[in-house]
Amino acid sequence: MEIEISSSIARDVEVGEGAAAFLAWEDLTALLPSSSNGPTRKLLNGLTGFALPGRFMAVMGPSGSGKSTFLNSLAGRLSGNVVTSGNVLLNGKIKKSLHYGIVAYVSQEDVVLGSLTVKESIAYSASLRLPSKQHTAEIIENTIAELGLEDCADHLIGNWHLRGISGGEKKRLSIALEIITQPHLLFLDEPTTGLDSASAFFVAQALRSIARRRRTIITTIHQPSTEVFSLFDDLLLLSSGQTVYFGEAAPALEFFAEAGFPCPDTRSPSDHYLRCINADFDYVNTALVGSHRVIGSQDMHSTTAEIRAKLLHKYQNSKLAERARAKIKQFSVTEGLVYEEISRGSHARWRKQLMVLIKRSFTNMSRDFGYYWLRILIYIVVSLCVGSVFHDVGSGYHAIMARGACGGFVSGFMTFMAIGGFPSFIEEIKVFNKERLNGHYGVGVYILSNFISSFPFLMVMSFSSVCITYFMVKYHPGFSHFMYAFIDLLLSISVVESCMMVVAALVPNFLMGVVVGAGFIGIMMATAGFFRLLPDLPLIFWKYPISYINYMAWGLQGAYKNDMIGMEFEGPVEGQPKLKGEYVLSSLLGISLRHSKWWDLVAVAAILVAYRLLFFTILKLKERAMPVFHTYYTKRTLDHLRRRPPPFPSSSKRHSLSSQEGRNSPLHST
Ligand SMILES: Nc1ncnc2c1ncn2[C@@H]1O[C@H](COP(=O)(O)OP(=O)(O)OP(=O)(O)O)[C@@H](O)[C@H]1O
Repeated sequence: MEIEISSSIARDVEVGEGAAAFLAWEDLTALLPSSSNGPTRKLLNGLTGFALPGRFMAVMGPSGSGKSTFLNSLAGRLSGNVVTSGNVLLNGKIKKSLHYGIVAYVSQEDVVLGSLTVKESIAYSASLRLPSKQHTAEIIENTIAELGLEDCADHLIGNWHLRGISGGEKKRLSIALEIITQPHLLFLDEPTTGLDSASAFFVAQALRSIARRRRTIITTIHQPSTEVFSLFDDLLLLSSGQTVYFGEAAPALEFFAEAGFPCPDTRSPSDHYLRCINADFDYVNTALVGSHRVIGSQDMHSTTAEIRAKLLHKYQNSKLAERARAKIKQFSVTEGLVYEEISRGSHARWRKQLMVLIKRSFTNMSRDFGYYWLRILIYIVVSLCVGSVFHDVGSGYHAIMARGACGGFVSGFMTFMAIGGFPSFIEEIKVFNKERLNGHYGVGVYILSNFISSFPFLMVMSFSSVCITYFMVKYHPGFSHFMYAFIDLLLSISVVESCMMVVAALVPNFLMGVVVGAGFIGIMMATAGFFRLLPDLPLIFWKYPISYINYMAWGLQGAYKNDMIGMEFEGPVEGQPKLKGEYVLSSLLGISLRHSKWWDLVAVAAILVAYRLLFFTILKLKERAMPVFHTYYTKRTLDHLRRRPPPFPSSSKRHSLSSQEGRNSPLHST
């Protein structure tokens, strides 16, 4: 007996009220080309299927079978080394990719700001994306209740130095943050991993009820309990990247029985399906039989490879596979199915988003002790030390070098300490990347909010340092000189902060960030004019252009001028005429007096703006240029593979791989 696609699915396809997401994938293939001339791995092999609004689909398979790869290739989130082919159709239209707000995606890793409470996180997320305040409070309460987060609503989430909510609660929070806008298309990568069976059921039930509101939900899942499995409407069973079964979840039992692998009464269906296709169970069975713990069971007569081959053959020749193709054709020709405006992530205005992001970021910075408070404390301690070492430095001949050294230390080391905020930068960038991909807000809004919210902390940091050092060392007296020193340090620290954000956007992890950031600031120190005078720097490269784009060189020149112009120092021999500050600057410290100290300050401010613009450009380039590079890489790889024996591809007769384009996404075929 062949299993028919139920009339409920057929009805769903035809109903076209309101926006809804009809998603289909056709001959979806993902390849992992070898870096040498080795064999290319097929992570996904010609998958075809569809997901409908109102239905909850599970993607199951043994570990490494390609579940996450499948979800990521639908969402356009595969890493750059994977090449994809085939089509993804949303409401009958081929889509290059489904990122930036078209699909809400809950990843395996929970990326949240640990210093906020559960309720605050949900509330900020709602304010960022919902258009008006109306009903927002109600939506927040409902979402908390829907995912059973009432008990931990006021608990801090926790981060690298703060113990917070449990892993299961964090996972439910990650889901809550995405379902708050009721997205039309929701992907979840193993949302029940780490949850106990009751919590897993709770989460699956919540997702099912969301699906019932004409939402299309696809989730990968490892080993669902019988209760959780019963909640799925549809099932895609993968083995080594191939479809073993695709259809309604309940009739899969019949499919397996017809193929000669009925589910034993003592075993749950989901467990049975996975055992049939998981090669690791060959070893488990052999080990159990070897240790006389079991005598052998019905399905142990065949190896997993044999079972898998039979199931693949049965599915490929089944009406289920035929119907899947027929349905996809139906989607592309059915009038009324084309809804261009599926979920677009956020519906809030950018001004509102900016205010919410500033507030959220400020709250995070003020609660996370490691973000700024720890650094402020260290700045105060170091400033007291500097103040004591250079205490009342005076205006003797030897004070010239002492003043120079003190200025060099403040401009160099004090700004260097900005690197201490790196763990928090990395955490924030991760949150930005996740939210950006899900379309919560734009790059510009994020950069502006980050700068505004961090500025008060940088002011406190600079002000406290300058207050201590200025009066202990007894720099050039006068309010305007004091203010100059404060603004100079503030701008210099802001530049290093921005530089660290640039590094955080470029490197994949904390360790690399610290190493790259420290190396960069080290180079800036070496060419700032303290360790080697500016006129003595090798002209090519170090002087032009490095010393001119070095914030520290401008900052130090300004600081020296601020301190020394107008001062007089003792000469090297007693009784000699006094040395003017201007002479000391130009002759001993190699500082050009052709421009005033205020131009030095302007140069530091310009470098600060340039770094923020660079940060913006990098984030934008990652979004815009990466797809272009990936298109080129995909075309080149596929051309190369086609020219190499054995002939490629084999999965689809109807589609050519030469026409692929776009980032990590299944692309148009000709
Ligand atoms: N970017 C990549 N580079 C190299 N290998 C990859 C990449 N992406 C996926 N793979 C490989 O593809 C296979 C399938 O991975 P995938 O994460 O999709 O499996 P999965 O079924 O989700 O596994 P699990 O249930 O353990 O998470 C694995 O062997 C994995 O190592």
